[in-house]
Amino acid sequence: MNKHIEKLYNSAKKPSRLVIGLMSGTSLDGLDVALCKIEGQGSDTKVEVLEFTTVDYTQNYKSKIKSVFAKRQVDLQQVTLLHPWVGVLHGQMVNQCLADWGVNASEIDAIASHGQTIYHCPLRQHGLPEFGNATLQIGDADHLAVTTGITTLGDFRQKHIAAGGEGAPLAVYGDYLFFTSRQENRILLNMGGIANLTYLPKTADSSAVFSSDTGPGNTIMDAFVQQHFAPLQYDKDSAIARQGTVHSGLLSALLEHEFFTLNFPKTTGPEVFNLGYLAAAQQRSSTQELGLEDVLATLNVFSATTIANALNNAAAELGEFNVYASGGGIHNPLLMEHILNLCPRVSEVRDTSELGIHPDAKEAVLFAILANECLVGGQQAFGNIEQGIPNVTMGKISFAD
Ligand SMILES: Nc1ncnc2c1ncn2[C@@H]1O[C@H](COP(=O)(O)OP(=O)(O)OP(=O)(O)O)[C@@H](O)[C@H]1O
Ligand SMILES: CC(=O)N[C@H]1[C@@H]2OC[C@@H](O2)[C@@H](O)[C@@H]1O[C@H](C)C(=O)O
Repeated sequence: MNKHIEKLYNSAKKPSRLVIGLMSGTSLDGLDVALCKIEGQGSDTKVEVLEFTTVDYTQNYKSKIKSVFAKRQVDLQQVTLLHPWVGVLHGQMVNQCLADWGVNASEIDAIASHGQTIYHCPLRQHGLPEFGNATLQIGDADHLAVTTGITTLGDFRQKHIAAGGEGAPLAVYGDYLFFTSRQENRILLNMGGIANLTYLPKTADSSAVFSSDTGPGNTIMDAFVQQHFAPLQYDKDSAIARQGTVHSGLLSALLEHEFFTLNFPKTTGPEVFNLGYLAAAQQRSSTQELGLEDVLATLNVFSATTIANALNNAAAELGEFNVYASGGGIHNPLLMEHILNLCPRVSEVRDTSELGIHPDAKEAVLFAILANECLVGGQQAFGNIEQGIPNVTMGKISFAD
């Protein structure tokens, strides 16, 4: 037996495993690194987050990724160069984290690497009948494995698409296994660059679970701040948006997109919701001369409205439920205030730390859970394709040598 297969087999038989989950999202702020101790599999999964950190990206890294990020036309050589380059850099970041934590690479069973999405285009977005759903993540897992000496699982989204999904949201799998409660209906809300939600009924009936992107979270706000308020990267504590006034005409124009009228499940990305989208809405509403603060105030309420509408729609047929939020959007107080004002049935938005996972770490932990399922799970049928949740094992396995 190949020594790597044997080692994985032994890892899979252990009562618990150490898995490092890595997430690099659409905000391009940094690499989230979560060292997780995972016991069991399926709905018996137990996770302890031993360490968590976000390794900030350098300006050089951000500008290189931005040269190809969410763009229809790119330099194909640049994409080809970035694929291994990101894998090596993410590997070096993991090595640095391990050194900082005083953990030896040989103690780690696996890395679960999301990579960096550079383009996401479900069929309903590209509309080309010859092609299906598609998404592309770079940061090759072989390079991570060789750089760290640790078996790495990567490229999780392709299996989801191969089995009929849109390649996202994948959080639903971990949400279901880890956050389902017999005591309360839960909606898990993640507000990163793009926002998404997962509904978890207290019946724990996996066929009733659903998940969907809701539209922009921070992505257009961030891009606008980076363009007009550099070197700021985002509207820290809503300081700029609070100085502005919401423009109802621009808000209505921003809300005019077919995506918001489609039923769940659906996915999107900064390929759609970007500064070009804002410019088109400003043109339609004749608000090109609007003050920068007013535009940001309007973008803030735009994200909040689409998130709140999705929450209200998801909850329409439900009894009592509680909302648990995660992602950087929870740190934007104005966004949170608007969401509460627009959701009469939600009296408070809690965060996932109340459920044992720090909200900034949640997505990285979820990929660690997906890797654990690939290694030891797969025994419990979960999902239903009508809700965009195919019942599949995800992740490709890369060995270190
Ligand atoms: N103090 C703060 N005030 C306002 N916004 C904040 C604050 N802290 C973080 N954010 C927002 O959170 C963003 C980062 O969120 P997060 O790390 O969840 O994104 P991501 O994981 O890249 O996104 P995605 O889930 O779409 O992949 C920042 O770019 C910023 O917009
Ligand atoms: C294609 C892609 O990278 N999508 C991300 C993005 O960021 C948030 C939202 O859009 C979500 O659908 C997804 O990530 C999370 C981790 C997911 O798959 O659940």
